[in-house]
Amino acid sequence: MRPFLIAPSILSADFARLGSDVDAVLDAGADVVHFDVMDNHYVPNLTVGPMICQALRDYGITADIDVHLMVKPVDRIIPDFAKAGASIITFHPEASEHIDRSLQVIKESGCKAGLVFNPATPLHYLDHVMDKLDVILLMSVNPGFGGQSFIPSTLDKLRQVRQRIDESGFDIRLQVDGGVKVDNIADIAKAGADMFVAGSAIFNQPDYKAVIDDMRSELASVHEA
Ligand SMILES: O=C(CO)[C@H](O)[C@H](O)COP(=O)(O)O
Ligand SMILES: [Fe+2]
Repeated sequence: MRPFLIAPSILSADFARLGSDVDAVLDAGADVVHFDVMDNHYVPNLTVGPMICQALRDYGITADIDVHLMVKPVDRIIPDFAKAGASIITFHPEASEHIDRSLQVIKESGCKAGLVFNPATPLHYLDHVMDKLDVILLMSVNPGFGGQSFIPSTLDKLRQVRQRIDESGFDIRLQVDGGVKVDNIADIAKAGADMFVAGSAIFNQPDYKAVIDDMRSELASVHEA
């Protein structure tokens, strides 16, 4: 049994006091810090880079930092994030010229590696790399912004990927990102996800613990993967 993991996305955190806000959400029961990197090129928004990841480590954050790269090109920034304390690095396959090489660069830098699929990105990118993946991330919104609505067709895509993971026998996390909330997290888990990114649903509420507790009670009704 793999425990369900809740990964708050710092995209909706208070950037003016990021360290204490991340501390607060971890104290409230979050498992992993989801760190959205946007380059105003692959996606139409601009966020944070390795310096901020390092600043969180220097501040004392010891939880896993899950770096979601929405950047093009991919490879040259990977070692910088690894040095800055990233634990997991995921990227969008269509943003990489050489997917296998990007995965290798991540592994060689000592991080776990994953591929991210936009709502309309086909799953064939999984065909020859299942043995190199620690995480598969399905976007349930188009990347670039927090606070969007969950795209329902993601549920069917999750079921397809869950089947591929189970048939492969590899130990791969199935992560979902975008529009995850208390009222849809159980259905998302039933479709096969075991790692849940939630930004606005957590950070836009005054009581992070109340939201995370509510998410966990919803998840308690679903068998873990
Ligand atoms: O990668 C992302 C957007 O590209 C974010 O992780 C995601 O949108 C989380 O925000 P929310 O939970 O508010 O939808
Ligand atoms: Fe993300």
